[in-house]
Amino acid sequence: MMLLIDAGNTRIKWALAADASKPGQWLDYGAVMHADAAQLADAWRAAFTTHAAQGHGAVTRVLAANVAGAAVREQLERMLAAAGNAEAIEWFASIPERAGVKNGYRNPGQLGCDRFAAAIGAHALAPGRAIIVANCGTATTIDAVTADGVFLGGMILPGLGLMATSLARNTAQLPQIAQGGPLPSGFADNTDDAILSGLLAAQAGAIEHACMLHQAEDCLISGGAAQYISPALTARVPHQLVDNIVLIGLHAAVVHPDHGGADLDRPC
Ligand SMILES: Nc1ncnc2c1ncn2[C@@H]1O[C@H](COP(=O)(O)OP(=O)(O)O)[C@@H](O)[C@H]1O
Ligand SMILES: CC(C)(COP(=O)(O)O)[C@@H](O)C(=O)NCCC(=O)O
Ligand SMILES: [K+]
Repeated sequence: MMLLIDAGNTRIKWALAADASKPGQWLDYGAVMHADAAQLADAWRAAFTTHAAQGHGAVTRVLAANVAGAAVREQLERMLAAAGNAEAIEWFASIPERAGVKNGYRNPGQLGCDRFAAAIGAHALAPGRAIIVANCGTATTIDAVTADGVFLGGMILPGLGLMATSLARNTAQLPQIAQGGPLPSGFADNTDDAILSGLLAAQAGAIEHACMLHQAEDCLISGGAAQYISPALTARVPHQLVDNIVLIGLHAAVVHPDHGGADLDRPC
């Protein structure tokens, strides 16, 4: 089995996959806020034990994309050891080329490794197509991948939660709004809805703008806030919600022909 980890600035997401599985086929999956990261040891121990007993063997590979800093990196190492696994974590990094995707950043190592993994995941799901991949987490990243697998670059915005908090923190009269609820009318008639309308227009508008600029054939939307943003996208941009594109990309990087062969089901 392999353990895949996506440590973002808000939550740590993980998936356990069988050795001969296709990207996105998980035996188990979980997510914790950073404050609850100590729960990972028990969750992982239980998952490893259950699936080993079902004939999937031990975890022999652990691949992690971490953009949340050194303390999180050390905590993940402690959690894995506490879960009874002695494998070293392989830290996924942004390099000039991996798994059929060329990294077009001027300095390839400066690209967030979660974004590089998401680009690999998007290209694996929709090879031969021009893609916009939006990862709506703490930040919203909106990245362009060409049909032949070149990560052109992208956009970084504050995520939906950060936008909401910055308005509430820096004004006297604006409240902290909840992210969910029904899609408000474009021109809202009350403060909460007007804020939500503005935030969703900013997020969805940026994604649509990127799709137009790139003449995208596919638009993949992932991340914790994707479920709130996707209803705000207009029909002009057909899009698909994908659960954790970063984990899919890590999985695709492991099973890509560079590393031994992949055979993917395209979702779109
Ligand atoms: N239960 C939740 N807890 C925290 N954030 C949530 C939750 N549900 C949705 N969100 C939204 O998802 C974002 C976090 O998404 P995630 O993809 O995990 O981010 P990151 O990869 O940056 O850690 C939050 O900023 C918030 O907008
Ligand atoms: C843009 C990000 C903060 C997104 O992180 P997330 O919202 O997923 O926690 C992360 O990818 C990052 O730190 N990137 C480095 C700078 C760059 O990609 O250009
Ligand atoms: K993100």
